[in-house]
Amino acid sequence: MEQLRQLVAGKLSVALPATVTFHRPADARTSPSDLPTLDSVDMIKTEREVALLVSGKKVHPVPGPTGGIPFIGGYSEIYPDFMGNYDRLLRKYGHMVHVSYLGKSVYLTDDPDCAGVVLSEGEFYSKQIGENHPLFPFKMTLPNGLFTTDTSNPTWPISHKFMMTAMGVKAMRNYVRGMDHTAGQLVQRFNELLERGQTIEGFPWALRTAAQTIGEVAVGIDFKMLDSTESSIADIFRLINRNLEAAQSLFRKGRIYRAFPNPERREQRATGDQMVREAAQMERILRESKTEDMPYHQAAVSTTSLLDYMLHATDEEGRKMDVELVHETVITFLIAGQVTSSSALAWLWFCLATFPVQARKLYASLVAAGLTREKEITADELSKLDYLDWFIKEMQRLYNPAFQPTREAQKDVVMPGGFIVPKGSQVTVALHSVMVNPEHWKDPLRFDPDRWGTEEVRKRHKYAYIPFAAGGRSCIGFNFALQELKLLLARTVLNFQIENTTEGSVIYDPEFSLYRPLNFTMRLRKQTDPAEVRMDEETGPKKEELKIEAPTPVVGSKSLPRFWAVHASNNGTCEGMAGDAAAKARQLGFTDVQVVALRDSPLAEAKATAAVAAAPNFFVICVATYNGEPSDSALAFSEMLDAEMRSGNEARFAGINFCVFGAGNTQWGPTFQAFVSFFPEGDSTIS
Ligand code: HEM
Ligand SMILES: Cc1cc2nc3c(=O)[nH]c(=O)nc-3n(C[C@H](O)[C@H](O)[C@H](O)COP(=O)(O)O)c2cc1C
Repeated sequence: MEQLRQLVAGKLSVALPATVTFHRPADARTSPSDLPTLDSVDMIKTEREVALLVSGKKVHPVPGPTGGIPFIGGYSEIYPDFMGNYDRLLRKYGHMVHVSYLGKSVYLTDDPDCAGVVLSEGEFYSKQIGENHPLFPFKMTLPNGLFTTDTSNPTWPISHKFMMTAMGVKAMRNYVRGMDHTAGQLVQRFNELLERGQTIEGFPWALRTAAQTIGEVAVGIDFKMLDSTESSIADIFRLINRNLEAAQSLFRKGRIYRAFPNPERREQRATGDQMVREAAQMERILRESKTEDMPYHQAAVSTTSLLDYMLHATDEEGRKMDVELVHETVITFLIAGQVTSSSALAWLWFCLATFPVQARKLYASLVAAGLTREKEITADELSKLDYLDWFIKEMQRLYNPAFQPTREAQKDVVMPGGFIVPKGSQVTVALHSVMVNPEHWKDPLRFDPDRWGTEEVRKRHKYAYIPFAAGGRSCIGFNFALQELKLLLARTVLNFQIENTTEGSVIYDPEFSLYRPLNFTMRLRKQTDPAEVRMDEETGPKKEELKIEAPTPVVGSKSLPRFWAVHASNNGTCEGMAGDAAAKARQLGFTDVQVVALRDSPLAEAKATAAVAAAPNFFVICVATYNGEPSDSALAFSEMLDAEMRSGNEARFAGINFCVFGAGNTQWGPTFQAFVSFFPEGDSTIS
């Protein structure tokens, strides 16, 4: 049977042969689960026709939302809240979803089996960065970069081979001391800020720290970004960030926009060229160094930086990396090492603030292992700290910076679940959705580092936890990232407790290709004395404390106004409309959204109206008409409006931006939606 399955799967392009089952056919109305199974070759031989199912299902196209505005299509199904929308779509349609928008076609999955297939480079899928791939604009800057190039580009295996060795565990141990030095500098700066009682902007500080670390490791330069609380980001990292933002904007705006001259493309070219010039300059300086050429395994543990390694490592045939390839690879590492780790560090601080009980347990575990504020931390010590490892794992499961590795289908392929994915499709593994998939994670939204010590999690599906992706194009820097994050987290916890001082909810940045907390601010307190810490039952989180779900940051732009969805309903239709409008507003990036009845809204009372009018605001008012009159619930409001109009007081609504949606019934011809016209027109819109 195994052989037959392999053979059939091979012929029909079924990705996982084990998902194929054989059945006696019946008529089309019979549900797949009622088809009799043929589970031996002998049974199959006696049949004239055999039905095949994949994962117990008939093969079928990938479902997804249809309709929407022509051409724009499902844009608002995805943007701007990628994270929330990926989750929502996958829970609604099943484990694969297809969305089309702006001429793009996107397939998403949250299923570990599908993720395993998509991320395995080979017959079915490969990293080919075509125009619809999220990395396409980045590839315009770095066509041969290890991260941004196609697997089929002949330069990829070369840089991959060299850099895999340079990023191995052994090689990373060389960098522990430097990383701990950076962590020490960060602690000094944080102490200064603590003494001044200043709040700290999480992400910018995480960015400086990650940039400082990767700068030293990648090019051996101390960029002095943590020398004082006033030091700023070095120019090369500014360039990188400008370049990335331009690329991200180009991706969002789509192919047609990119085809015309546009400011982002100009910015991208200018910053890209400048980055290459800077890399070339660093390369020329290092070329003069005393390092001899040597075999790459040896070079990985004895060169002074990744750039030094690239210039002096030779492979089995004595070949070295090409100089242009070295430039692109250095930039790739400066980018990849900074953007991801900085977001991860900011989320770690966020987790310390959000989960104080788990933070306390982490501190106790470090003290119990003999770590102190003064003593250097060694690679050996780091590798033995379970709770530290689990804390980071839990952060990555819930808040992983990378969220959408994407691969191209190399042929039509039948996926686990019976979904057919056509050749050329771009399939995105929605990493967050995989890692909170309730079929694979118990209480998926709870932040519970201890789950990593359980048998259940140890025996999890191989692809249920994939923060660094998987397969041939997975993260080459994960040893580096984990070592760096462990050091920085340990140093933070040994020295400080963190309090979240963000105003309102923490929002993530919808404009960027990584998940990062834009507005997270924090205040530090000195950590308690190690002598007061006990590592016992008391220290760990109690059951009820674990019940708190990890907050889901909302997408957001602080620049959008406060949104009010107002209803004046008798029988619930308008209340429903207001609820829908509010949900859409959240999906579109409004972070401050209120749903309220018209009679309780700030519009009903003069002082309250003036107070909301003073700040940016937008009201969507959903009202119904009954017999040409206000609904009962709008009566008082309507009388107030009449009174204000009679006294010439329209100005009371100055500064209020609103639109009115009338619910009504055309059978009431002459008074159809009549109540809408009760609203003053002024400068505002009535629709
Ligand atoms: C928490 C931190 C990090 C996360 C979550 C992360 C995640 C990932 C993911 C998901 C990919 C696959 C991307 C794709 O399929 O399109 C990737 C690739 C890569 N990462 Fe990381 N990464 C992290 C840190 C780093 C660091 C610190 C470095 C370098 C020092 C690095 C270097 C790279 C490179 C070079 C690739 C491309 C490898 C290839 O395509 O062959 N990453 N990373
Ligand atoms: C008794 C009655 C009178 C109505 N009069 C009107 C009317 O004059 N004009 C109109 O456009 N719709 C009229 N409608 C339709 C309602 O406005 C419509 O059903 C609306 O969706 C109700 O909203 P609600 O459920 O939020 O109260 C009337 C409905 C009823 C039951």
